[in-house]
Amino acid sequence: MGIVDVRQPLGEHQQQQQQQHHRHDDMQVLKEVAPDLPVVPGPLNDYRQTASFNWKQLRVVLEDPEILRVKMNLWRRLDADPVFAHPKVTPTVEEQKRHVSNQLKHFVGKDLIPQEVHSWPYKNKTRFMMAINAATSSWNKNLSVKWGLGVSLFTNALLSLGTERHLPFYEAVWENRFLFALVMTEVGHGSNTKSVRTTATYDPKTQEFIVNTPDFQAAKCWAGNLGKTCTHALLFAQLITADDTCHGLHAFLVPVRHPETLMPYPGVTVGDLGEKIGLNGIDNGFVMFNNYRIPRENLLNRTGDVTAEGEYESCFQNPEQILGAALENLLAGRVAISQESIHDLCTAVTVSVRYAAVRKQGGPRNAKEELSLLEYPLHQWRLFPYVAAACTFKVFIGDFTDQYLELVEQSYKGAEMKDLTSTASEVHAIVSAMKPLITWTCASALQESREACGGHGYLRASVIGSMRADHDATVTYEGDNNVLLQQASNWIVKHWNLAKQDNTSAILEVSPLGTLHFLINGEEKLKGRFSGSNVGDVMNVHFVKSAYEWLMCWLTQALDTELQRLKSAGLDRFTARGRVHAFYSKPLALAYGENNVLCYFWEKLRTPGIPSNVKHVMEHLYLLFGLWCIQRNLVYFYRGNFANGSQMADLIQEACQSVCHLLKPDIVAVIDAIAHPDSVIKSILGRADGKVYDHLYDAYMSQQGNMDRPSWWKEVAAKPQSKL
Ligand SMILES: Cc1cc2nc3c(=O)[nH]c(=O)nc-3n(C[C@H](O)[C@H](O)[C@H](O)COP(=O)(O)OP(=O)(O)OC[C@H]3O[C@@H](n4cnc5c(N)ncnc54)[C@H](O)[C@@H]3O)c2cc1C
Repeated sequence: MGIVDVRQPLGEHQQQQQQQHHRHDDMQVLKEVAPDLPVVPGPLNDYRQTASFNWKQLRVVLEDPEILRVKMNLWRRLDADPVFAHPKVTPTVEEQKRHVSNQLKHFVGKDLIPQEVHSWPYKNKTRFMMAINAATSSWNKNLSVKWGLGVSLFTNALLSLGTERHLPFYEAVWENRFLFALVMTEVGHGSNTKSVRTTATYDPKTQEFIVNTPDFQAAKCWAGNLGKTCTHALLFAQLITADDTCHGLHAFLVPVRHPETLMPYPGVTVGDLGEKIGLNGIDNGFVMFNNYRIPRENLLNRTGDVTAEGEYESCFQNPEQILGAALENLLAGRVAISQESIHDLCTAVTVSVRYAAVRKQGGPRNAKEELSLLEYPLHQWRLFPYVAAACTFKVFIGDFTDQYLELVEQSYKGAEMKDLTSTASEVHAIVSAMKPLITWTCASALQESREACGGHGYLRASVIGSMRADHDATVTYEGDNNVLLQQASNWIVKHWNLAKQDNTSAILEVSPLGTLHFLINGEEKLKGRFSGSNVGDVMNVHFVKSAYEWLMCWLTQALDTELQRLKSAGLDRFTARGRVHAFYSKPLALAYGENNVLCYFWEKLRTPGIPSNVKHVMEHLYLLFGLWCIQRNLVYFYRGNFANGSQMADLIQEACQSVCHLLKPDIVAVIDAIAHPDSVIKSILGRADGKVYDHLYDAYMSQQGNMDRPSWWKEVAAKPQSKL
């Protein structure tokens, strides 16, 4: 066990919030979650000296110290264990899979997740698991994906979709005997899950389901762990009863390989998809079933069951629990992916900003010294908005996750359905906008950071390249980003009529979490016009807040108007929706995601007890993220007549540069507040000591064989000249 016990239960959120006010000054807490950084003379240290606030205090405002504690302790334990060490050169694909599979075995068996966690209340348990997952993902994304699919997400799904009879599977997974794959996608169907074609037909004579893959397009594919290592599939298939009635998609526990030999069972054709463009430690696979029989009890039967005689029964006596199950399954994975992506975003900017502080390049004629890249306004504009995004996302995901888990817990406890239904729809919309916003922002931050580190950023040892490749899949799996955005915008636009009717109480009712409150007095808000005349008029948090409210109303109204126009022109609902996606729905859903981030951060800023200098830098981060988003959405402010002429665009541009300039003395300390430890980041360019050139030297010199003459030198060397 490390210095801090990861196993200590997490406190109730309210208690934590109260305590959090005092955490900024609690030296013991700060020591645990924000250990001192090395003091090494040099540019990075110089920039640290210019900070106007204590980075440790910012760290515990941006993230719950309880969660930080769990992560820090896990990282210490992984760092101390050679099994989790990172290879120095990229192993073969096969070796990567072997390495990660061994790590997983060790991870599950290592008591990192203590027994008692399983008996904690849902919310505490899931917060803990999510913290472990995000921390593991920063250590090795392959490991966290493998663990998530095979163990933690699976067991969560099992608890919410299954019943007591499935508990032995739960135990077997935690005891390292079974490993699962979550098997939904087929060769011919991904986003449109309702149309998957694998069948599970009930046979009352033998009381079994017969699982069948009708043709290659119905072969299951892409599932992680399926390729080489899983023993079981959590399979989604169309349930058919003996009278040939199809009851829709249901989940089944399907044995795939013998746990002791890993040989597939007869009737199962299973294999690996081969090399991918990232995440090669995961064995993504395909599977086809040929009239393969499984026991009736392997149906996860919380929401629907089949009697021994073959009658289908729906279990809708308990709607709250069904709601909880549905929410849990659809959304927990997307919340976890967003948390992991924010971790990656933090690492991307940690590397590029620390490097920019140390790296000197060019400068004015006759200057004694070259300038750090950090001094260039272009470099600031390229990187600082991503730092602001990382900080605002961190606050948003922490507070939103708590609300989400609270909702699921309430639904399990059987709380009032009416309120929960509205909250469930709202949570679904929030997540459908949040995952695309966060994963795409992280993807572009990784690219920008790679470029901002120049040629050295292209070195494997910079780590940005492998992160970029491994992160890439997050925009596709657990719901393709573009498809998810359609779901968010559909939910928003259907409430525009409430704004038109000025029906505040109905808006409050459909949006218990407040993300549609911009609709209150929506039509009135749309009459707003830009009246700023100097940079101070846009460089304030109130401007950002009200500009975003106007933007949200305009985008919602514009989508509604366009949909009505297309419908009046005779288009059916499906076709009309398809037409509006590119220019109306997508910008609306993304702006909704941004607005939610701004609103949650705004609330955090109002939390009593935040030290004033910490609050001050947080206001700058809020401003920068908000202005950055406004700048990207400027076209809508002009289309909707909020602004005319060049004034608004000019002032926003000036404000963006000014906030970057204001943030410059603080930026290295902001990075310190969100940076993971060096052992987690593993980048020679982003270490806390700022000794970039020393680490580069070591990297050049320690690369095995890099100064040896190649064994194939004779093939390419000039042939000896004849002396004649
Ligand atoms: C690394 C990785 C791991 C994965 N792990 C798993 C796993 O463990 N289990 C599992 O079951 N699956 C897994 N998947 C599969 C993943 O869930 C699917 O790839 C994803 O759901 C998208 O489906 P698809 O690939 O069929 O794309 P499609 O649905 O065919 O989409 C292709 C493109 O068309 C667009 N598109 C689709 N529908 C529409 C529409 N209605 N309107 C407009 N545009 C549309 C999408 O935006 C996308 O860009 C994994 C995928 C990857 C890459």
